[in-house]
Amino acid sequence: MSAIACSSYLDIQLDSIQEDNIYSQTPSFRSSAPRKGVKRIGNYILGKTIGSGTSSKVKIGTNITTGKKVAIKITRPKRVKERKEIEREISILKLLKHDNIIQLYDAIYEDDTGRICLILELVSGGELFDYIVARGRLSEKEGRKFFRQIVCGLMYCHNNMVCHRDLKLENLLVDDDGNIKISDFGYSNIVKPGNLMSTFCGSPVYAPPEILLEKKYIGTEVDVWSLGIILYAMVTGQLPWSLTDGVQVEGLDKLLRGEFKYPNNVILSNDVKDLINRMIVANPNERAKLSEVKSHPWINKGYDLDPEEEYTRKVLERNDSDSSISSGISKNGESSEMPTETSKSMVNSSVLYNSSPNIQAPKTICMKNNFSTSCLEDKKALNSTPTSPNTSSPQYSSYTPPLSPLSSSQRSPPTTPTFKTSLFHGLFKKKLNKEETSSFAGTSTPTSPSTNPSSSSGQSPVMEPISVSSSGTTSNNRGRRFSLEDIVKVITRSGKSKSKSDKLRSIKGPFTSGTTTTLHPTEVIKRLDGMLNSLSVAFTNTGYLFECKYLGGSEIINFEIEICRVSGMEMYGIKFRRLGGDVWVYSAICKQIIESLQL
Ligand SMILES: Nc1ncnc2c1ncn2[C@@H]1O[C@H](COP(=O)(O)OP(=O)(O)OP(=O)(O)O)[C@@H](O)[C@H]1O
Repeated sequence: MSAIACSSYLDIQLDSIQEDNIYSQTPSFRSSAPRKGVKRIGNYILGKTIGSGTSSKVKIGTNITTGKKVAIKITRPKRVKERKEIEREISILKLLKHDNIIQLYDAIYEDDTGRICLILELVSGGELFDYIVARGRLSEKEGRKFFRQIVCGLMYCHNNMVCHRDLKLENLLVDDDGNIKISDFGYSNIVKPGNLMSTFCGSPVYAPPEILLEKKYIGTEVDVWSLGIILYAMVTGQLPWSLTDGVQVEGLDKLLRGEFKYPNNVILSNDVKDLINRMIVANPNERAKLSEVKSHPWINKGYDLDPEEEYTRKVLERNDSDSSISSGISKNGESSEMPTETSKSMVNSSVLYNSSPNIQAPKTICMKNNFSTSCLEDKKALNSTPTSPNTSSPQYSSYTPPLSPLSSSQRSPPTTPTFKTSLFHGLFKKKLNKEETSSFAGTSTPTSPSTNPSSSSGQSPVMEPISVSSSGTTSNNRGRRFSLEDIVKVITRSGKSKSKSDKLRSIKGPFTSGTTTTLHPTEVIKRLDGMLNSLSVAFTNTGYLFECKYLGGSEIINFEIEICRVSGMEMYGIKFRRLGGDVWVYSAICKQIIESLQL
């Protein structure tokens, strides 16, 4: 593993944990006078709009110093839920470094406007959706090239316990070199061992039955279903199901049974149909895993290596030939706008989960509300044709062409409350509830990754467990002790901090979902109290402030934890501040505290 690559990864980890680094604030923007009429965000001049989603506008940005062009995704979250969504997107994107995943350079939070802006790698080739529409459909060869890249990016996410949950042609961007970039991680989430998700999200025509039926799911299997729809769309130029009035899936009963047909005016190989049939399977337990997909004969036809192996080789070759790879994000949170290289360990390992304390399973549902039906006008024109069950030996020959070709009007809308409501009006709900109760009994959970931060990368510090007795004597399991002097220093250290502790301060942040809570501060204090003891951190607590000292490493780490009110919101946050000591050790302690607090 390249040390440089690894350290850049750690920069990001550290960046996501240090108190003021989640967003770059915009003082430079406010202090330097922008030219009249020129709109700016941070160090970027805003250009034309290149895309928009339900909750965002994406514009071209030009760095005023370097002239480099970026994409700026601008959102103005009004509700806590929306804010958390965007925060989660930032947290997850910050940790992902892969050629087939959109690169986040920076995130800018504007206090005054409430805007949160993601500074992203600019992908100028547009959406895969438009690429296919322009060509009618893709040949299997071209489809394979794209599909391998999508699988490769997605495997990287899944290996790192991230599921996307909103994969669709509109969220797959094509760069100038014809490479895929998976984008829009607004619905993504961390797969936690033993934790099933129940969030209703994604777009109805790409969403599997378990989502539409509001069943519990692990996460990764949802992406595989969507992959099946994507592959189907690439090689047929159609979608297996469509929306009638913008919210109802036509032939919903068939979708829920995983029944679909292939257009008989498109000649497809048995291999591609076999692969699609393995992915679009109603029962998530029977659906192909991504490992099966990447090894399927169709995906590997004409290639020596499977997509993941090929990517690993590419990265290793690149690392070998370029020993001067620089970090993409500096320690102070400033972006160099250069995507960092993916190290070997990042290609296949599960490091992300182990070392991403700021990312937590959502406690709120993930659903976008500003649903626009404008893109769904001509759904009624779609044909309805007989279908055949998606069994292990499907009968394709009798199928009639199912749907009208993909057209710009068939962009998929996000899943919405309206859709959800209409979905369950009618007979389906009752009929399907019966199946619902039993089909998840055998759901398997992914192997638990180690939660020890030291295992997340070769450079994370090892925290030595120390115990603090109620009498004040402190020892680790190797007999190490805090001196009385250490304890006294902690207690008497900072007179100026005292004023902070007196009252619950209102702080604007930044916070992440892992450091905010609706729990009452007294409960948070109670939890911190127990936890710091168990993590062997010596501390003194006055009011809402904990002054802490950790002596587990080779040097002492002094830091503060303050419980505060999140400005403008009905919730509380915990704020960390490093006062002294090694930054990596400090980072590891904070990760462990956040993880154990389970806010
Ligand atoms: N990095 C980028 N480079 C170029 N275009 C982009 C980039 N990111 C987003 N876009 C364009 O902007 C559109 C909206 O972006 P995105 O999907 O991230 O927004 P959203 O609000 O999360 O959308 P959705 O309604 O799908 O949830 C994309 O479909 C794409 O066309």
